[in-house]
Amino acid sequence: ACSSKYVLSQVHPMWQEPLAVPGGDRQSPIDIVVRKSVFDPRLKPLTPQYDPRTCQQIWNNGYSFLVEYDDTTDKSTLKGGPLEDQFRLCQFHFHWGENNSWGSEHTVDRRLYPAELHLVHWNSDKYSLFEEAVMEENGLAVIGVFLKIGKRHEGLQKLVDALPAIRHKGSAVEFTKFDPACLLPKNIDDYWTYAGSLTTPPLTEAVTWIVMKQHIEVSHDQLAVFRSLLFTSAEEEVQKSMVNNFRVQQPLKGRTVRSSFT
Ligand SMILES: COc1ccc(CNS(=O)(=O)c2ccc(S(N)(=O)=O)s2)cc1
Ligand SMILES: [Zn+2]
Repeated sequence: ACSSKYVLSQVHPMWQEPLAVPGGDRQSPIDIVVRKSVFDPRLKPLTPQYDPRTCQQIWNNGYSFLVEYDDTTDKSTLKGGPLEDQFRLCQFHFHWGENNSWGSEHTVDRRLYPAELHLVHWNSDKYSLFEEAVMEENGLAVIGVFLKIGKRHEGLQKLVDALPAIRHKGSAVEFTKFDPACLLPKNIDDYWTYAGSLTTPPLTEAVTWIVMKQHIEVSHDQLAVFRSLLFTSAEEEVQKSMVNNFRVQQPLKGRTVRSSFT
């Protein structure tokens, strides 16, 4: 899978913002200014095709919790939208706040959401491993979906029920037959897309971001379980709640955000 090898141990705690990334002119996240986004009629509908049988495990990497997929074959893929190539799903994870007032990484006209889902894919037409793709400018495609507090999300509950088993950094449990498509909004044809980066170290400028216009709803209690996770491993004396695991917004530096809708 894509991220287990990407141990972030060599980096300092993510939230002490690293100094500007050398030559960083396409960093993420950003504020999406709707009236400055440019409609691009050439943008096609996104065609995610996920096979729940490729779901393998859920684990706490000390920054978020990740649901990892077997990305050794083209069984769970993403094509279309702004993408020229075929991308393989390797994992999804979330970012959230300590309360429901903030937590998302991207914002829309400065509007913050309580959480944001990221589905991470890598370009399997051009590269043979995630670790290669993560260093290339067309290497990754991440779908961002905003979460809002509202009715309970039935599909999310299986994931919420697994969280107590991975409270500490480094813990993992088997997690199978989960279809990530259930976490996508009804309408996936309306999105913004721009050239950006990973929002955590190594912050590489390898990501085509695809941010959904339509959010999904989760219940207050479901999101509260996210906050019961810990940044710290079982051995550490001081336990720290896993909250506010989002990066601060980055300068647009002249980039254009395109929209698939008018
Ligand atoms: C939330 O903290 C995380 C989440 C996931 C990882 C796994 N490593 S990774 O290389 O797949 C990614 C790093 C950052 C990514 S983002 N937020 O731009 O989609 S994906 C590490 C830290
Ligand atoms: Zn993320």
